[in-house]
Amino acid sequence: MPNSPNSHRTLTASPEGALEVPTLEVEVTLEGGARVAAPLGLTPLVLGSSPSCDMVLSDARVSRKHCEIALTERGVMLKDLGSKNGTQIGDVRVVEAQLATGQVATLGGSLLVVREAGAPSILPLSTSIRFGDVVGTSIPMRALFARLERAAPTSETILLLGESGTGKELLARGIHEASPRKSGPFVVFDCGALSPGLVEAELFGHAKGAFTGAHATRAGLLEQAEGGTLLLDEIGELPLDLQPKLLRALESRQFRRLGSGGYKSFDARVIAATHRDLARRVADGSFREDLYYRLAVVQVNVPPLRERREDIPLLVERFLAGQSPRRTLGELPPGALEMLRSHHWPGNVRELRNTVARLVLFPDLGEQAILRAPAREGEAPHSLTRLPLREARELVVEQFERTYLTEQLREHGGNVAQAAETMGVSRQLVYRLMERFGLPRGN
Ligand SMILES: Nc1ncnc2c1ncn2[C@@H]1O[C@H](COP(=O)(O)OP(=O)(O)OP(=O)(O)O)[C@@H](O)[C@H]1O
Repeated sequence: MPNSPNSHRTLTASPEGALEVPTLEVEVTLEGGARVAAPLGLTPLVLGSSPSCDMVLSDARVSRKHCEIALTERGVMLKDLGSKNGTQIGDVRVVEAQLATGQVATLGGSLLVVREAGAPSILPLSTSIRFGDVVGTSIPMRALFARLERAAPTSETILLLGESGTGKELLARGIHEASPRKSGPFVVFDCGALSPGLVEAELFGHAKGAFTGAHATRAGLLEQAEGGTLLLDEIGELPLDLQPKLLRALESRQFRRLGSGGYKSFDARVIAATHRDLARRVADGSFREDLYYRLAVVQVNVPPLRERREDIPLLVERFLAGQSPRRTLGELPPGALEMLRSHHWPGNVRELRNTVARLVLFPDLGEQAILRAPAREGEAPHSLTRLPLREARELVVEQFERTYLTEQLREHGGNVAQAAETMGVSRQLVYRLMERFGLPRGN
């Protein structure tokens, strides 16, 4: 497609609920003449000199996280991320500005341009802003809902990928509820929560005497999910030696209890979820490629909350409405919504939900609520009765887990393997909890 210079390319939704997405490419010419290019889709790209950026620019005058470029309903938006030397369009230093295709922006000594790289594609969008209990108004979430609306009623395996707290488990529940299996059980298995030796028996069950302590025959979770849905959460943690067994079970719809001779049929739909980059695990040999392709018949990427800030007001409204008594956006302390909108949300929607609960309990905490300040002593148990049970329970559990984990790690001098052993859980779970509570690794 010819490049019409300086034209604005936007995301445009048709009344029928489809979105026309232009095919764009970001090209950066570095000072020495070398070029770096990347496609610009619905996910914003962060550019900078840090290896964690989506486009890594080796330019001494480019900051570690220099700027972000995003395709939006307003056009292609270029946003400076507080860089030292600034982002310019022409001679103007910009904080956030629209960038037309063909227009040149300067970052340090590098020149950035967005070009059209092909014909636009059509992306179906859901006309609904919810799927099960998951809500979202943003384009990526409505595109995700549209895909799940089509996939849910089938028996296909679905792979949900996304950071912790993005709503994968809630989506899996929504898929189950929107399927013909909704009257059957919905069973969740966290593949990373048990030590590797116990996973097989938990998943496939065991015969009497299969191992020391197996006093009776026991059905595994695959059987318990009969007629319903089994969510294999944190599938990236499934021990390598079990992966062929799961693959065989999924392909033949049969499995064998540990220590038993015969195969049994099962009828459960399997959904898998992980916060890991599973393709990278395949590449480094820690996840089997054949199992990956078997699970990823339908693969859905759940975007992190910071990439869909448009969802924040609706989510906050929903979490406030769930309080007792019911609250509304207008009751938040002044400036709170803006503060919530601009936070980075490493813990995603889970963190937002807990923050809203803290803001309601302790309105004077302000920014402290976002900084995950633990509730002040003596105040919590009494005030918690103002929250719905589920949220009150999660806040208490979170506080307990954080204290418990900190104490265990302290007792074992920061040795994760030893702490995990005493806690009776896998090392991966300890690492995940450390990540969730912002506890630094290696101390
Ligand atoms: N889009 C959403 N709408 C409403 N609530 C949400 C949404 N996404 C997440 N939540 C809330 O956040 C909580 C955490 O979500 P969930 O457990 O589904 O995340 P997850 O991606 O499975 O996390 P993990 O990988 O840590 O298991 C949910 O219990 C729910 O309260």
